[in-house]
Amino acid sequence: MKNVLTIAGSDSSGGAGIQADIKTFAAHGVFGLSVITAVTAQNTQGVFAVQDITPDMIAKQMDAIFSDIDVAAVKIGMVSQSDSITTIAAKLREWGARNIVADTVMVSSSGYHLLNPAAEATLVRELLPLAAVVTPNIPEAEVITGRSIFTLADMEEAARVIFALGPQSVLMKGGHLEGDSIDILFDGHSFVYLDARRIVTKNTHGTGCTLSSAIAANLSRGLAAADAVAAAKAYITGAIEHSLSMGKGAGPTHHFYDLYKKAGMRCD
Ligand SMILES: Nc1ncnc2c1ncn2[C@@H]1O[C@H](COP(=O)(O)OP(=O)(O)O)[C@@H](O)[C@H]1O
Ligand SMILES: Cc1ncc(COP(=O)(O)O)c(N)n1
Repeated sequence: MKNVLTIAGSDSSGGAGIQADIKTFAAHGVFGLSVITAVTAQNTQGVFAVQDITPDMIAKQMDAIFSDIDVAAVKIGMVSQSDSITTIAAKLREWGARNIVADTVMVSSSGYHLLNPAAEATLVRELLPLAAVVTPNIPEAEVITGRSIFTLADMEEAARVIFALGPQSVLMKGGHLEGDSIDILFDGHSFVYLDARRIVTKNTHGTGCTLSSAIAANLSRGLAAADAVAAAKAYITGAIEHSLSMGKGAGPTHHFYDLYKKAGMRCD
């Protein structure tokens, strides 16, 4: 079995962060490992507090894993501080980590700054050049490029600018635009459009986390980036389609609806 690592924050409500990542890995039949960068107190309505794990403890978690276990892919999610980001980048280089998917988590869908704005430049400088795939959403791409994004042409241009910052490919996610949920993959040569109809639901907590983890799981099994991303897009669309109305706010995506259905259980 392939081992896939998530380096991310814990979401106490289980919809995003480490918890979403591990569920996604399990649903893909890969073994999930975790390096926790922060503990958040959050639910479907918002994020209420964050306690960062020290860079030293992040480094120790990474050493414990990489010194012992073969890691076939890595997904990076929420990392809030500059010194944690530089520690993670240094350790990924030191251990020769492969198939790195960088999700440029900045602000939660509920509006909380999960990345200290003072650390944005560090994230771009340190993590983007290590990434096989980087997965900005529209607000994140606007921060990274300093340009507004309203159209598919703007998304293509942002993907070009972000590609120039060093990743092997850019998945520009279009979930925040009106209309269909179109993402664009750019590998420096061509644009691949990944088109899915918009699902009308408020339950989209953790969609970005789930998508990037699915890409990492697919890369770990040897899929090329374009195939890994296409399969992950199909996975997130199904997970949103079967998302759960849990709590009072934005509920989580559903990772095991196929298993539920096979077992004759309700999955809504
Ligand atoms: N309502 C929706 N219906 C279908 N796909 C969606 C919907 N919302 C988001 N997605 C898809 O989920 C993935 C992550 O979404 P996005 O909202 O762009 O990023 P983030 O979760 O990082 O804010 C993308 O593939 C996006 O196209
Ligand atoms: C620990 C953690 N990581 C990432 C997100 C982003 O997810 P979303 O954009 O759905 O709020 C989050 N809310 N919490």
